[in-house]
Amino acid sequence: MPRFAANLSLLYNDVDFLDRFAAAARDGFRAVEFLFPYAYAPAQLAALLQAHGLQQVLFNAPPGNWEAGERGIACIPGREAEFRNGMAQAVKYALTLGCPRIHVMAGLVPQGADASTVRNTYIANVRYAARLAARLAAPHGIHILLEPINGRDMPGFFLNRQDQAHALLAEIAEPNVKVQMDLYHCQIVEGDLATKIRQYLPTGNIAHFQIAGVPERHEPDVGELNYSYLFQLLDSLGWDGWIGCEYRPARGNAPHGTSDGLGWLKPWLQADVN
Ligand SMILES: O=C(O)C(=O)[C@@H](O)CO
Ligand SMILES: [Mg+2]
Repeated sequence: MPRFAANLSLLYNDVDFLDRFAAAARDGFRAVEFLFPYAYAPAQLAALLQAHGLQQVLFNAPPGNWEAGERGIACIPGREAEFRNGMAQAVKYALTLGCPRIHVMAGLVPQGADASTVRNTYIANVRYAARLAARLAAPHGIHILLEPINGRDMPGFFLNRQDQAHALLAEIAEPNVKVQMDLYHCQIVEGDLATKIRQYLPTGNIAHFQIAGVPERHEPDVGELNYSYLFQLLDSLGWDGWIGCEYRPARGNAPHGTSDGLGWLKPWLQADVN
């Protein structure tokens, strides 16, 4: 049975970040994810999770200078020391938050960079991250996730396609590196979602899904995709992991805009309880 996590970076933007934990729990979520925790002390976030009975299921490693437009640094030659420091910080947060997954954003390919140098840099950095996470988080470990992202939202992003992610994963060859399959990005880049889920889920190399309506990135029941069909497919394939609700509510930041748009989730929360 798919289980749904609220993405607190995109949902509940009508309230301050620290108040979004309570809002998500009130709406029936039992898990949350968000992009970056680094503006807050890990213990403060851990206390909020505990107070509201929530699990942290995913967050991102430091992405470089986000405000300046950077979207990860894993593929950028010459930034290895910064990448390693960022990973040490991310693993520390993951341990305090009890979070079993860290998404390592690939980054934008630097203009004029040699393609094989960029690819090799990415592979070496992800391998480093995987080994660090395995060592510091033993015995349970932490999964390092790779997410293909569409080039319309992030022009120049290194990792766009599912087949590219799975080929890189095979080459990185670390057991705790997995794919984060965001169905919103996948639909925009390549489509044929059900076939791709059937192809990749049985490999055991997907450790997290994310969803949003396409093309507006609103609620999953807004747009061209039939998510009921896809959730039933995931269920029939035995997926009992998390699905991150990573969308921008159609009502924007209007008061209760996120909660009012959760009609699509009700049957699944109900099923989760039964
Ligand atoms: O954009 C997405 O999709 C994500 O999952 C983020 O982690 C990166 O912005
Ligand atoms: Mg995503």
